[in-house]
Amino acid sequence: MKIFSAKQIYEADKATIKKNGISSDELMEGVAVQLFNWLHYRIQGAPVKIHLFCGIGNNGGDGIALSRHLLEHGYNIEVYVVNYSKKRSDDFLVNLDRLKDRKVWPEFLEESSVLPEIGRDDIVVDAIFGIGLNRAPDTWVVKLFDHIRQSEAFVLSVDIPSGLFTDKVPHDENAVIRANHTLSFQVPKLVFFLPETGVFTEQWEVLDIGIDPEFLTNTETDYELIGKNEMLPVYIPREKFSHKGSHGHGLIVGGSYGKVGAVHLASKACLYAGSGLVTAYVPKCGYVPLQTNFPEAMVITDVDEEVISKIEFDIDPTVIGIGVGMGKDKRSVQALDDFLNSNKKPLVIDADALNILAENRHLLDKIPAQSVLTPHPKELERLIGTWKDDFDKLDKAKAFSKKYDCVLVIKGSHTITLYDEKGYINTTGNPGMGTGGTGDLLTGMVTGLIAQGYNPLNAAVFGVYLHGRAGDIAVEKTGYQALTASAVAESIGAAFIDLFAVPENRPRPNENDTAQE
Ligand SMILES: NC(=O)C1=CN([C@@H]2O[C@H](COP(=O)(O)OP(=O)(O)OC[C@H]3O[C@@H](n4cnc5c(N)ncnc54)[C@H](O)[C@@H]3O)[C@@H](O)[C@H]2O)[C@H](O)CC1
Ligand SMILES: [K+]
Repeated sequence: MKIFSAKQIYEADKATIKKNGISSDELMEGVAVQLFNWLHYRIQGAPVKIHLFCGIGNNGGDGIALSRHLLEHGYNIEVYVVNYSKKRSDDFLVNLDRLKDRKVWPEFLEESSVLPEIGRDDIVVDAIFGIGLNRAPDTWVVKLFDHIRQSEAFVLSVDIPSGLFTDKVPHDENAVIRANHTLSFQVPKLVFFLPETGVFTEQWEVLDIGIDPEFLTNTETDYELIGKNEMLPVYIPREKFSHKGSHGHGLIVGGSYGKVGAVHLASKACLYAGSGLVTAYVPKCGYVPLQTNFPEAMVITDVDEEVISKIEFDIDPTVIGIGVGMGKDKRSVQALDDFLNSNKKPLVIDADALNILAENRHLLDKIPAQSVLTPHPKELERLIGTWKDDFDKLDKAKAFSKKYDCVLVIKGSHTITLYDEKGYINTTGNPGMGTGGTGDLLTGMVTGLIAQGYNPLNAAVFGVYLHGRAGDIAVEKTGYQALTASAVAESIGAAFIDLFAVPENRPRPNENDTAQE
């Protein structure tokens, strides 16, 4: 699913209005019907008190129009206009008049107003600011946000939590509404997926408000959200007459005394992701454990007992995953340097190999084009330097990816893969996966996918998706706390099978229920 900027959303509105021959007011009415259906389906006419806080722009207009539908269905509503500016939008005014025609006069809240009482069991609809926010809200509005927060009522935000910008991190975390749920129009917003701004909404959901499909298809975006639908076309089917030689040969280089398990996990994931063959290149101390515990892998040993000291082999791998469990011994730094001087194979670079690159920056110039780098936040910082906030991090990461022509995988709760100025935001995975060894699996999976013929970008995006999906499948049996990398590895096969699973046929709210009933 594409993630549009605020500017693109305004363009999408215009394109839809023109193409469908409708007015902006009609578009807003469609939005209000969708919002109403969502709420009505869930609360089913219950007499719960609903407080609707509406701004004076189109986000407020959505809230006012929703109020009318709730009123017409007998809901217990209280409507407030948060009167932060005199510049009211036309569609807000049209809907305010319609509400007044029905004898509802909202309470206008100003700086000096006494704030309304909100019960813990009430519902708050937040339609104060939408994507039009262009400066921090005034102090008195921030006080209102705080008042809503203190109430502990359920907060439903319309389009985006009020106070949250679409393209920057707010200076004051109290100047943003804390939403329990956000109903975002047509497309999710980038800020839902970044660590510093994603915290403002517990859940989000997209409402289809009928934006012109042609516009959605033809508009290029800087970011894309990656789920099953995006990954299915990327999948390369197995051919009937293929054999192990057709599926590539992944080589995993790494390990050091006490950290051979990392290579074991990465090699296993490489094979489970579909590589025809896998070879592990480890210090001598890794030979027995790998041969004993992982018979499918071939093993080549370094001349050194405990560290990687020379990376030389007489096999012809398709791709090399390097760095897991490797450590930063002087001999390993030299080995990596020598290896990069002669290597022509595609690389997936992780862990200590990344740290070595960060500390010996001249080596970065030697990595092959389209190498995949998979840093966790600390490794990323060593590579790109510190950042002011999440947006600055993305800018610096994009610049790095461009400079070194590499696919940069920024690992996190929503892992973002960057290449060629574009970001791919992952939707799978869970907090149980924050445990030792899961990163090694990802390195192995991306290596295994490249071995089979996926291009490095697709391998990275698909690998991240499958890795998270395997974690989601595994966690159902183990719970977050007991989830291990080995359990995730054992679910990689199920993650592939799940790609083709038909979703359960659940009735959608809008099919059963409409506002016009
Ligand atoms: N395609 C869609 O997604 C549609 C979205 N809709 C809704 O429209 C809003 C955006 O509406 P807009 O009028 O442009 O902006 P806001 O309501 O967010 O803001 C109102 C207005 O306030 C001014 N302003 C901005 N910041 C401040 C501030 N700190 N203090 C005071 N005033 C401020 C600014 O001039 C804004 O214009 C979108 O989120 C959806 O809810 C449409 O309903 C239909 C299609
Ligand atoms: K809002």
